[in-house]
Amino acid sequence: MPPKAKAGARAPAKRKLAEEFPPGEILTDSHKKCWKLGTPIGQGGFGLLYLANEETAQSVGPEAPYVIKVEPSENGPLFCELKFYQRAARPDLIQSWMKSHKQKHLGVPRYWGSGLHNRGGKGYRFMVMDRFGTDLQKKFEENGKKFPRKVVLQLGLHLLDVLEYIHEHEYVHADIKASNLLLSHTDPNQVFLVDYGLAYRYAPEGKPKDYKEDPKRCHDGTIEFTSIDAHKGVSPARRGDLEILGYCMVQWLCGRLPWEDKLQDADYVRDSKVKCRDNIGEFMKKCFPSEPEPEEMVKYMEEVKTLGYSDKPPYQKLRTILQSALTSLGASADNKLDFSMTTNGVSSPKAKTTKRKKAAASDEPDGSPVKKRRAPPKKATNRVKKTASPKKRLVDTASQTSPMPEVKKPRGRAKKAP
Ligand SMILES: Nc1ncnc2c1ncn2[C@@H]1O[C@H](COP(=O)(O)OP(=O)(O)OP(=O)(O)O)[C@@H](O)[C@H]1O
Repeated sequence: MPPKAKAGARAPAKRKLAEEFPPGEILTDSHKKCWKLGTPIGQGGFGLLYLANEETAQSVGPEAPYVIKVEPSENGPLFCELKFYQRAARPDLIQSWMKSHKQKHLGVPRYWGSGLHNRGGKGYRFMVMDRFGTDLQKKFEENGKKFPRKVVLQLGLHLLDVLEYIHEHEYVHADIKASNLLLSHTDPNQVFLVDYGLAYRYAPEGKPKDYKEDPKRCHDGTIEFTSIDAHKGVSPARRGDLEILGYCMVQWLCGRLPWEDKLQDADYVRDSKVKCRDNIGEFMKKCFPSEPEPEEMVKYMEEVKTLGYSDKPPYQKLRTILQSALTSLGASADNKLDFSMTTNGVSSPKAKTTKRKKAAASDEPDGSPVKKRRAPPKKATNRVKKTASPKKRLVDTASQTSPMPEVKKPRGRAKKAP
């Protein structure tokens, strides 16, 4: 079955882009708290992100601690994401989880409020969240498309914590990838998983959904990393998040997944993943042809392979696999995140920033992963439609040195409207 929206497909955006608000605009959230907008720092598929702060007489400066995402109220993606944040990302929930799990850091962005705003007779939905810095896709590319093994293991451990947290709060993320991992704005050793636009409530009221293939929903997510379940049109489940994390870790270690030569052919990507799952040894040989394959990746993938659709993943066992490898490198998850490839005695050339063949060349001018997005369920139904959603960044917020962020034009292609 061909994919519903091929990676290369272009379609006119039917949803509206948010109008840009001038700095100083005051937004009042549903709890009557007032927020002041600063300059825009990023653009998503249909929304703009602004620096923001609680309302004071002062203008919002470049060090603002919050970001507000604004979309025309009739658009769906922010609504879906907002639901996740309201249910699972309240600061008190995150805090009490960290306390009970004795965690110093948990990479789930905190939700600070939301509301509707009217300007010029038009309605907008907005959400206030923590402000972050640079994304790891940028670091990956700067690094010659590899991360040191130590960093991969550290990221894996941090992400297992994040995934356990969101899974225990009834959600799966379904789109884990370096471009959705942002460093803290203030602490370069903390990483956060963002973009819950594809997050799915797999277990409303704690009851996981049944396995059901739907050919109309095949290949949701970002093609190179998405799970075999998603390729088959099955609603995302916990095992899929762990599988996606596995592909990410392998790509960060070896630089390129075996199916990256043909990303525009979603069925080929699916079949390649199935073959690799059936023979993890072969998968590793393809990824690491001239170096010893990292044993922990084999163990991790073997463990994930045994998971049934509704199974609760053995987070601790998976942590132990990554942790032992990290210990053998003389490191721990809490060490600094040192992305330079010289740290493990391996040096790498500067990134060649080669554009991805075919799919990316025609489709993603910046070479960022190609994403198909699930639109919000329509009213009572749980239907999903997809739009391809490239990553668009106006400003790299972490590397800003100028007093105010410079606004870059959004990159990428139009999304396919639902
Ligand atoms: N809290 C944040 N702080 C700083 N930058 C952010 C924050 N959230 C997102 N960004 C950056 O802003 C840009 C747009 O983010 P958004 O999550 O809307 O992106 P997207 O995934 O490209 O879009 P969409 O989810 O609509 O498909 C991205 O470059 C992202 O890295």
